[in-house]
Amino acid sequence: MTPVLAPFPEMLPLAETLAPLIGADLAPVDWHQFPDGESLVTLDADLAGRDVALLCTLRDPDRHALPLRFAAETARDLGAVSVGLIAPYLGYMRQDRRFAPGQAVSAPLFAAFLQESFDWLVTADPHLHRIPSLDRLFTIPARRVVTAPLLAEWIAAHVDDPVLLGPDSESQQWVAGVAARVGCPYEVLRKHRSGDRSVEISVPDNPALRTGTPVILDDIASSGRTLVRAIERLREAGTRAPVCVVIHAVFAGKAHADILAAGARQIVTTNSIPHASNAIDLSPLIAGAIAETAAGLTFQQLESPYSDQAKWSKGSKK
Ligand SMILES: O=P(O)(O)OC[C@H]1O[C@@H](O)[C@H](O)[C@@H]1O
Repeated sequence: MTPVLAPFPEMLPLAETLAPLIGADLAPVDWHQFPDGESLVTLDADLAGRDVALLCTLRDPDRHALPLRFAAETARDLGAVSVGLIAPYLGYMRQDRRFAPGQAVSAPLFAAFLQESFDWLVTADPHLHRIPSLDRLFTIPARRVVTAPLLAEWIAAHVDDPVLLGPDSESQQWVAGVAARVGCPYEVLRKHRSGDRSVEISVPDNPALRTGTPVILDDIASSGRTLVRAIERLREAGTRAPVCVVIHAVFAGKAHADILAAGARQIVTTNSIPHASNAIDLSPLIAGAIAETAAGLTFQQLESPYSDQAKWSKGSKK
């Protein structure tokens, strides 16, 4: 039977590109929010005997998580034989340890919450800086889409004389990898965060920055403070206006406007979270990852366009 792709409302544009790539019928989730804050989700499609993938990006996870679980359990209740989750942005991954006494370690708690309702998961570059891979968090098959090849393609095609900049030491390996693909120099900035919106950045002296175009690469722009501070320091150092390439366009509050006001020449993001800055389409990579992660189900088997994707975990839910 034809599998079903069921996107939450804001993910409909990505779903329309993705559905033909994975050979699925589209069945959008209707999400009604009552005045008292409760949700009613509706899956008005024949799901009996079918493999179902829900598509929901998990920015603002507190708001999305419960309706998402309701939708997954409803799909099963309506006869779906399997229910997978495509969450191009997976929230809560940054709280992966107890940074102060008594804090919740939210990343494994959120993973445990999700996998109670899903048979497999596909996400894009989760913020796993201290947890080595998704299989430390999930026992269901869970695959990470690696966006680096697409970021490199975009930079090579759109930026003259790029010099890639990672915002902090944690980004070293990742930025080095993208720079190697582009064939350009890179540098890693020094960052100190003392609060949600308190970030200080310093820029090492690098001769390439005197002539090239700085391209700040970051996985997430949330408050935007990291990018704002980096841009301010670069402009003080007399560089060209920087380009910002970000995977996940979280952009809390007026973060996007703040980054532009600080002097960014351009901000581009992937479509893991819908935003006007989306310029890099992840659907071919997501399709390849679904075909591999949901192997054995009816999602069309596709060749992933990139063969160097990170290893993925296998497990069994049932
Ligand atoms: O500075 P904001 O935008 O709030 O947060 C995003 C930054 O915080 C880090 O965890 C991310 O990797 C990124 O560098």
